[in-house]
Amino acid sequence: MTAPEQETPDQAAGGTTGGSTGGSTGGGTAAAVRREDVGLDELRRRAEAKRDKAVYGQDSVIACDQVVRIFTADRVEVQALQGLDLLVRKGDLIALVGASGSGKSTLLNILAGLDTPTAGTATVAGCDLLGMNAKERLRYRREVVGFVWQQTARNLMPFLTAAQNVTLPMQLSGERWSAGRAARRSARAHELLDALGIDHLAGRRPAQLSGGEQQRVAIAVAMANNPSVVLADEPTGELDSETASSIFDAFRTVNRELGATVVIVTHDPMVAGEVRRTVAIRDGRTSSEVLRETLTDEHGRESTTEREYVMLDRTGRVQLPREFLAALGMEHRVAVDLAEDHIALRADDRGGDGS
Ligand SMILES: Nc1ncnc2c1ncn2[C@@H]1O[C@H](COP(=O)(O)OP(=O)(O)OP(=O)(O)O)[C@@H](O)[C@H]1O
Repeated sequence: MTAPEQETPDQAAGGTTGGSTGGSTGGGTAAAVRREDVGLDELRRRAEAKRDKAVYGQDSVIACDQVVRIFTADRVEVQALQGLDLLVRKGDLIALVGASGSGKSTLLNILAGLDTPTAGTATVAGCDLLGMNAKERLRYRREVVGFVWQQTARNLMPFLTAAQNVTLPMQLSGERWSAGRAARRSARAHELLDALGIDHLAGRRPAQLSGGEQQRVAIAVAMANNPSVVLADEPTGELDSETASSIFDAFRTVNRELGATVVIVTHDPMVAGEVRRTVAIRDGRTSSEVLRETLTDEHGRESTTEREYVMLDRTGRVQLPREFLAALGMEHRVAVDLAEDHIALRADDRGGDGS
């Protein structure tokens, strides 16, 4: 689908359109742009007001800007990520969803420091994922990010107990052994297991734990070195829905009580009900996101609102929902009108090629 050039999230999500008038000033091949209503002086004033706004991603713990990842297999190029933008603020808990092959795992591997983008920029907690040398990359993987994979065997050492699994990343972080350090590491392991409600299982090996318990130990392992970001790839993929829900509780604990920013890749449809922000990836780009907000009224009653937004990328492109375009018969070219507080898109009603 082609992407019209400008659009507000409100508009794309079905908000009202305003009535701007005036002639077309042209706007590339695909859109007629009208902006007389607001006027150039007003536009200049708004641009100046925004000039001091933060640099892209400045206040984010994860900042991906136009990230491209191209794989070459059998001399065929696959563009797994096609200019993906994503900002995640410190303390967020987000889910990444998308069809199979949309690029979720590719993105997660890049954020985990296991793969490097072909182009673009990506930073996590201030670390430049394209510019790290081997030593920095190792430190990044040990200290800045923690991971939880779908396969429990990938998360835990089978011959170590739960507590020993949690202390292992701390031992690997490089400090020399001392009795004091060993005691502190053991105390931290028990603290983490306790926070996740499984300290009573500290002495068991993975084979003596259920799938859900193993994943909670895996979350404690991921948190061992107090990383800025925890990344999880389908962490509930092998679990029934009740256990999956308890794993989301564990991620919420890690997020709220232990301060980690959490990114979970999932196919699980119930995930939107579990997190505040769900970002959808389509064809290697972030395409839309759902934000949920729970409000409590003066009687203590809770209500949850949910709204879907489409993503506006750094070059001003948006990907409009296919069904919206189909409903209004929009294709190829649309008229774009700038009003006081929104941008309206209208189907090209001139017919033919418009020339
Ligand atoms: N190492 C690789 N070599 C070649 N192509 C790859 C490689 N890794 C991924 N791809 C391709 O990149 C695209 C994105 O794959 P990716 O695994 O990121 O998707 P995904 O959204 O995680 O899918 P799923 O939900 O099925 O895991 C796919 O077309 C895939 O075939």
